[in-house]
Amino acid sequence: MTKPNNFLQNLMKPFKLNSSKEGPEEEDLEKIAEQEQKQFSFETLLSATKDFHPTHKLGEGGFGPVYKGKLDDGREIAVKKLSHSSNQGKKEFMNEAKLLARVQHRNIVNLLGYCAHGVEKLLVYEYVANESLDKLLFKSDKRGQLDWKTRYNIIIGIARGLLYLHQDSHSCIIHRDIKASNILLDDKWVPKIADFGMARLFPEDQTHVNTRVAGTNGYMAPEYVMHGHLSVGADVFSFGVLVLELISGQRNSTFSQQHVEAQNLLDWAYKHHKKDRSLEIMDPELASSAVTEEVKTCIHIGLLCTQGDPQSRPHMRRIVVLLSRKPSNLEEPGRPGVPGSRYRRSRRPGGMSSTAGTFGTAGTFGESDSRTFNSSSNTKTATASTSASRETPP
Ligand SMILES: Nc1ncnc2c1ncn2[C@@H]1O[C@H](COP(=O)(O)OP(=O)(O)OP(=O)(O)O)[C@@H](O)[C@H]1O
Repeated sequence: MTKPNNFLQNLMKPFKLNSSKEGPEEEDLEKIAEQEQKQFSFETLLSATKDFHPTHKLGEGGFGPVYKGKLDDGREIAVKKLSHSSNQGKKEFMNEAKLLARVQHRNIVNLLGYCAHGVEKLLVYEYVANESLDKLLFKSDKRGQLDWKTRYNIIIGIARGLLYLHQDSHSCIIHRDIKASNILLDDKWVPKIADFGMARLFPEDQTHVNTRVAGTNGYMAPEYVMHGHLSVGADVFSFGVLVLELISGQRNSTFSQQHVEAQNLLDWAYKHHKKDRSLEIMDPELASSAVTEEVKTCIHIGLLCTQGDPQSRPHMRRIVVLLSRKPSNLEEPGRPGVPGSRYRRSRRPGGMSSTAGTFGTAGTFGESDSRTFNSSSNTKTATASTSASRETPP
């Protein structure tokens, strides 16, 4: 992949902090394509997708429709076509184009190139054969395809992809929307982190920035939801939610368990862990394939990642290490944080706080705020100050 220096330098500019206005000057897709030397002609994409035939449509996201295609050299591709109607979509589209241009990793979806043709703007990705994780994990007739070994490898793969984004790529990138529907699985079940529309370059010398809140209910860290306080810890929190979802087969945002004293998946897992009965949260589909020590460790890691106190959450490097060898003496997790909840630093030894993680505390958003925890599974959360579904990208 060629990455001319001036282009990279341009990209290295950190995003504007706490700004509701447009971020760094919007680059034109044509310019990016030229600089990256990864241009696709519109004719090539027309031919690959049979004129964007409806039977080639894979789905529709925030930017617009996505089509499956096949290039003349036999490569299968997914083509994201920016819908003309959404200005917000355009910004995220450009954000994705810019950020994905700078990353290359086995666990991050590979952007093959760009196409700008009049008003048409398109991004071309490697085709990832096994769809997004949510379509398997949360469908009872499909969940069985994901045995424990597969789920464990998915957890490790996502952790490695996030470590790369946070620490090992050109500069720190916070994804901000880690969730099951943004994890694509290839034909060998290798997970690929996708959807960089909301991702942010993170200034090197800072531990956190304040920004407007955007993300998906059920996955967002409480300090981010309540105060717009964004750090790598926000991605770690979302990763922890995803780990617990992979183990339980339950969606956090629509969690419901009859006869249990827990209001959400994190709380449920935490209570079971405290009683040394964490295996009871395991998806019954895993009964025959589970390696119980690994499952317990992953639940423990999921709980460490979802602690209300962001300072207590591990960094991705440590998580990758913990996942790669049998850890001994893992510290006890503090109470999980829940979007919409308040967190407090523990004053008690052992990381327990009696007031932490109370679900449903309205916090700074007031009573009229509709972002209840059990709202629809894939709802993008409103910003603190407006009802826009996603933040203005840089
Ligand atoms: N590289 C790819 N390979 C295979 N399928 C893909 C690829 N990229 C996207 N898709 C599929 O296309 C559909 C739309 O994806 P897209 O990322 O645009 O939106 P989304 O993640 O579903 O929604 P949102 O944008 O609201 O988060 C999804 O069903 C996804 O599985």
